[in-house]
Amino acid sequence: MADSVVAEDQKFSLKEVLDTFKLCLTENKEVYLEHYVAGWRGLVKFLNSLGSVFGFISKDAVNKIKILVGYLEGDNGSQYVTIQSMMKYELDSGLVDLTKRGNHPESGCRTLLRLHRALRWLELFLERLRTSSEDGKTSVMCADAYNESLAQHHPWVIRKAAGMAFCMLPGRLAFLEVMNVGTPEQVVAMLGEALPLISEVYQITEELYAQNNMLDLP
Ligand SMILES: CCCCCCCC/C=C\CCCCCCCC(=O)N[C@@H](COP(=O)(O)O)[C@H](O)/C=C/CCCCCCCCCCCCC
Repeated sequence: MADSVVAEDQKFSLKEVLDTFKLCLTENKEVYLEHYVAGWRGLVKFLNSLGSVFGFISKDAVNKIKILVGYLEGDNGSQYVTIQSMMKYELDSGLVDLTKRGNHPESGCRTLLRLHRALRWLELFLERLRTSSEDGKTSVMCADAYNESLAQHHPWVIRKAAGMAFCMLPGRLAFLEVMNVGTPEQVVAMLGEALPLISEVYQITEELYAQNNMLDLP
């Protein structure tokens, strides 16, 4: 995928993603949009290294990253420093379609909500990967995590396509190798470090959307 948002020749590094999620939270537990988006960029690098069968997923994630980067770098970028400030700004300015799609089909809030839901999938998947046995199947872990999270927000055709793509995932050992950390034991240890961070960012964001009745933005 040739795209400036996620350069193809860059190698995925789990450490890099971990570092990015470490930077996500402010002292007051607000979530920096810049680092949140950077975390997704890193993850998309990983997805791209798995081959073109995942292209439709990567493309959707990149589109959403681009929308958010557009806001961050736009005239009102200062309103988009944290997810909290973005929500306040967009809600106060009437920039969010709350019940049906209308004038703001690409608001920051609805775009980020899609990535936020995917972050729950990631958390569930990585926890399965971390605790799996040597012969655990990544395709099953991925499908189970998907069915428990994102699938409920996707129509049949997307669920079907995603299910087919999951079958093409490499085995557990090859999968752990692509993370560029070291031995499987080292990867597992790093996942143990990354998961609480991902989980905290997810929980804070989930509460924000819930408080603002925005968990079902169209
Ligand atoms: C720590 C490293 C190991 C794991 C690395 C995982 C890398 C994953 C990278 C990216 C994940 C992609 C995130 C996809 C976001 C999907 C957002 C979404 O739900 N979009 C749908 C709704 O959008 P709107 O139409 O409302 O704008 C859209 O319809 C979706 C289209 C594409 C299909 C999405 C399927 C998602 C499957 C979950 C990811 C599987 C990745 C497997 C690789 C291990």
